[in-house]
Amino acid sequence: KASHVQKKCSLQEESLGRGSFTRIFKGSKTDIREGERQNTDVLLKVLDGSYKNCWESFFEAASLMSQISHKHLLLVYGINIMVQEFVKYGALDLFLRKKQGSVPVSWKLDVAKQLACVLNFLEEKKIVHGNISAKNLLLAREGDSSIGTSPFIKLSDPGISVAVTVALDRIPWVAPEVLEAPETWGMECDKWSFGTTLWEIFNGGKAPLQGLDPQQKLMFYENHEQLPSPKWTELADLIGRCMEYDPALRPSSRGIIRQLNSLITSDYELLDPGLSAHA
Ligand SMILES: N#Cc1ccc(Nc2nc(N)cc(-n3ccc(CO)n3)n2)cc1
Repeated sequence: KASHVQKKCSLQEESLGRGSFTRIFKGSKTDIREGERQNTDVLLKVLDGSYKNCWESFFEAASLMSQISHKHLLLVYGINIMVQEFVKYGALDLFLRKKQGSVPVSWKLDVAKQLACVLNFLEEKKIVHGNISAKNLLLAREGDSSIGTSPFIKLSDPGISVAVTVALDRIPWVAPEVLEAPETWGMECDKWSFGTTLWEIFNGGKAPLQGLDPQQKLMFYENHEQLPSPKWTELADLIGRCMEYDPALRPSSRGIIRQLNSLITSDYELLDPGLSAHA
């Protein structure tokens, strides 16, 4: 029997910030099941008025995500104004910048592994996310090694599809081939973005190519340049393989998981004790 559930979202006044085309607010939804009231924190993403014209790709992204479920995929409750589960610690890039490099390597590898797992899930479903980045990774659990809890991330919605966004401001997250011919891009573009996100995770959440103007970012791709390599060579290799300009040379998500596992089991402490601080 379909339980009669009445949903009501109350909206907190101040907005929490902005996505690229959206304003985000914290709210709460009240479900009434069999007369029993149940409150859940939610995050509301409202499409900016000026971007009303791309509402269909906004809804397309949201409805796609509301059709599949995975523990590391963000729950989207509704797509009229995109009501999302409120994720306690917010976007990963801001969290890492706040933590100023005091995050252990094991924590970063754990988060990278979770992202690789959800990437594998999407690959098996033949779904291209198209917007993998540290700001779209939400931290549901902070993780504290002193009490033995590990971090837990949720990959956010793709947001406005790549075709609509001014792809230049998505360099170096958007794969080069997507700039060339948006209609041809496939699964491999998420591998490229995984590499960029891995770079962000090991660089304190700093935005790559920060300060470059769109023209200079375009030249970065024209000249087939790479992001500055981290000191840890095995990590640099993995980032480099994901950020291959030829999509066919990028590893599969299973290949990424295998390589991450070998990083996790390698004795990066013994290699270079200082490594675990700034890798
Ligand atoms: N201080 C603080 C703080 C801010 C937000 C959250 N929670 C949250 N939950 C979501 N479902 C989505 C998001 N987003 C944040 C940026 C975007 C753009 O995509 N989404 N933040 C938690 C703490």
